[in-house]
Amino acid sequence: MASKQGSKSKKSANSASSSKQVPETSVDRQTSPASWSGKSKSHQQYVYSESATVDADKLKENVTVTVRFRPLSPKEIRQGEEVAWYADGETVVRSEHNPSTAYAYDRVFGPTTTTRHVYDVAAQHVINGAMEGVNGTIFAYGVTSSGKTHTMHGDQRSPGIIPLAVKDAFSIIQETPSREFLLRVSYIEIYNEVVNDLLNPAGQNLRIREDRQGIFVEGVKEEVVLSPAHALSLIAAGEGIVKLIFV
Ligand SMILES: Nc1ncnc2c1ncn2[C@@H]1O[C@H](COP(=O)(O)OP(=O)(O)OP(=O)(O)O)[C@@H](O)[C@H]1O
Repeated sequence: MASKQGSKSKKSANSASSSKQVPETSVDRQTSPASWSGKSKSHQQYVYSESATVDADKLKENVTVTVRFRPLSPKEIRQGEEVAWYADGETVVRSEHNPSTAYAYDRVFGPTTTTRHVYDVAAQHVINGAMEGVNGTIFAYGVTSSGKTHTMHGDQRSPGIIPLAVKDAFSIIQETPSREFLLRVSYIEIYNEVVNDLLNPAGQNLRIREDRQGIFVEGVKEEVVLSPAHALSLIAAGEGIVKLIFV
């Protein structure tokens, strides 16, 4: 989900911080999760957040990269799959095959972490910033089945980052009666480098343009939203269009 408000400019996605390989000696071994080990393919996905906020105490960087591991599914366990990388403490991902190979990120979450916790640590500050007029972006990436949808959308039992963010945005509006807010939602997909509008079935193959105010998708539908339920119903409607596109 991307939020874009205010006048400060957004940093380019190309400036995303990448992982740093950490020498063996730099890792505090006492923080290693004892119960998580194994070998196999990737069950990790990355939550990338970007905010133009400069809050040195809270965020050392405007762009942060967070890794979230999901647990092995029952099917994977039945098939004898094992985990190849694990969360070693709060910032390091380490290879099970070769323990001297490790990478450091801004934050690493193991498979028992809740989405709520991921949101609180890795995303909430971007929402707070956006409501103060600072541009911000949160997105998840990872291989298929790594847990992007689970993290961003979630379900009734465990809401994802999108519903948590929408709820927080409206809470902030309610708590700030002295200011007037206008919230607009648009929902697009980029598939094979083609931009489609998920709130408007006719909005296919849209162009991305740039002017002095920033980058925008030409002709994209933007809906003014008045409540969390309204915003989430638009997202749900957009999901229906995704299914139509792929059927
Ligand atoms: N943290 C988690 N805890 C428990 N189950 C999870 C977690 N993350 C993902 N899953 C489960 O793993 C499966 C794959 O996750 P999900 O569909 O979110 O992956 P994805 O990255 O969106 O995949 P795709 O790119 O193919 O759409 C789902 O059944 C989901 O419920």
